Amino acid sequence: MQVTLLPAGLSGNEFETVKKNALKARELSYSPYSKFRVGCCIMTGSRSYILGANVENASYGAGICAERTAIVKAVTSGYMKDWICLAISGDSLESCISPCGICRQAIREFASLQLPVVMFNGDGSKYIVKTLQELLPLSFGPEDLQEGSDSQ
Ligand SMILES: O=c1ccn([C@H]2C[C@H](O)[C@@H](CO)O2)c(=O)[nH]1
Ligand SMILES: [Zn+2]
Repeated sequence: MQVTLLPAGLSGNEFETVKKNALKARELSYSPYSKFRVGCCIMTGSRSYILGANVENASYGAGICAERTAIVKAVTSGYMKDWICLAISGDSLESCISPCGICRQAIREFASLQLPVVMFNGDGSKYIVKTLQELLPLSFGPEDLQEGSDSQ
């Protein structure tokens, strides 16, 4: 059997599953204030697909992004440090959504700098793939708290 690798180093089936779940996850969004739905899907080494969506609050600052919802779900479900890919989708058909700075740092805690982050438009017809390293250069992570560390 021939397995063709698509961007993000995934097989065709995996890429389609990640896309479907990132788009589907938007249905879980609670976003009455911004009316801006975002969905996230983390694919783990054991091929679990962890979904998250943005959850807002009447006290606006208490809202949480889709990415961090998925991250917290993954970590508290025992999936840490074995993420293969993280994908997000908004509703815009024109542009591919990109993770905010706080979420980039939150991903940094649990993922390799080589993690592919796939950013979809609203119907999955467009996407951009960047590594976490590209999205968050010269980053600060857990290793930097170790004395004498010199990793980047
Ligand atoms: O990458 C992003 C960008 C924004 N949002 C959410 C936060 C807020 O609920 C709404 C508008 O910013 O979208 C995400 O979940 N992920
Ligand atoms: Zn965010």
